[in-house]
Amino acid sequence: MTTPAPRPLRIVLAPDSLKGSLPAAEAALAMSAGVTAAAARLGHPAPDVVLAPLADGGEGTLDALLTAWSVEPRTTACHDAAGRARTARYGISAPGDASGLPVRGVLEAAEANGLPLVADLPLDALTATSYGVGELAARLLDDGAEEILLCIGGSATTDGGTGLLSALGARFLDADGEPLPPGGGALMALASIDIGALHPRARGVRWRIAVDVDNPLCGPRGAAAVFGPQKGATPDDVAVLDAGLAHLARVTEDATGVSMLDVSGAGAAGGLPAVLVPFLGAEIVPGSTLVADAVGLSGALAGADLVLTGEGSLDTQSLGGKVVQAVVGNAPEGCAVVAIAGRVQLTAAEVQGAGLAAAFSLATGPTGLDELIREAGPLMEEAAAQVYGVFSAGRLR
Ligand SMILES: Nc1ncnc2c1ncn2[C@@H]1O[C@H](COP(=O)(O)OP(=O)(O)OP(=O)(O)O)[C@@H](O)[C@H]1O
Ligand SMILES: O=C(O)[C@H](O)CO
Repeated sequence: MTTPAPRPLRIVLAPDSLKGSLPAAEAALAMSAGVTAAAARLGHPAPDVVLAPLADGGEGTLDALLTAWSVEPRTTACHDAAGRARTARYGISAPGDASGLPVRGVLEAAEANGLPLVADLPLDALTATSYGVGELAARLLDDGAEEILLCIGGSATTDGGTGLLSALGARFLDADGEPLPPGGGALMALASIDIGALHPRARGVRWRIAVDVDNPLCGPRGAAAVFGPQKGATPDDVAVLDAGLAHLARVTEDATGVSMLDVSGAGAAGGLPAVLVPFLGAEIVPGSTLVADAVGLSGALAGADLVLTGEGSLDTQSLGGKVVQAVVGNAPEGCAVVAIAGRVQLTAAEVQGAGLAAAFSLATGPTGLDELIREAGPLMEEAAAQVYGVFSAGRLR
């Protein structure tokens, strides 16, 4: 009597990007090659593979949404966090298209204030500005966007969004009525905010901010303390930036009645939401949830046996509103979710507590980050093949 051939497994590949080494779409393709080759080696039928590369509101989100929403990509001139001229991408839907939806504009803040864009310079966390993000937003308003989705994260700035709002016409003034210099380092001198010359359409459109983290604006989990150091902030700079953001929140609350101090996600991208919510009525949405909805993740996951997700660094930040969490949250009952990451900095207890069956890192032996980054594609393929082997043997169920 022959053993019946196993049925093909339905495997969904839903990674985030591995920052600096693999875009999400390439990570998903490498996973696909790995599980398909493993199934062939084991004599199993080819798995039913679904590619669902994701993003979390930070880098890569624009690409995910341009595809999911069929929005037209455009480019425009703006400035990076250090004030250097550059060309950035954004997306806008065609006015009056058949969908009947409002004209929808999408921009990824990191196209202007992104950390990788200033990697060639000594970082200055105190003066880095989000002005360029405001230039992109102004362009969307000029182009006729009626709804703007601002995807934020992966930034070099900690200015509480003051640069952004300045580019839309607001003036952040000191006690002598002089405009503050750019950057979060000057915020303690803020005395008043003049929005008299705000872009005429700025308050007439619907703003949503897709955030990549759920951190608050200030304090030990705030924008400066957690993300300042990766933007070049020394411990003294962190203290200055944290105090400046808290002061900005007080001045803003006095002007608008809206407090941003306890708002989840207000600490994303150096506190960009801190002025956008009170002055423009922007709504904060978790980026990973938004992208998961836009690409139809829950539909893709229906009937899945196994989901592979992953990112560059699986750590405690991954559990604060990131892709991995969105995947676990959308996985159907009985479907195992396994993460493959460049590095895994969670304990087994944390991995299981997060709803993952297991988490594996790409490294196959002692080696340097450079090599891991260079070899990320083949290593991802190999790791996915290993996961397929263990899963199909029934050991991960
Ligand atoms: N191929 C790789 N091998 C080992 N580590 C990697 C690899 N690729 C990226 N990393 C590590 O992961 C880090 C980036 O992590 P990740 O891609 O999770 O982004 P992040 O900055 O944590 O933000 P986000 O979660 O928003 O994407 C890099 O700084 C690097 O240290
Ligand atoms: O830009 C940043 O500060 C981080 O990605 C968190 O949003």
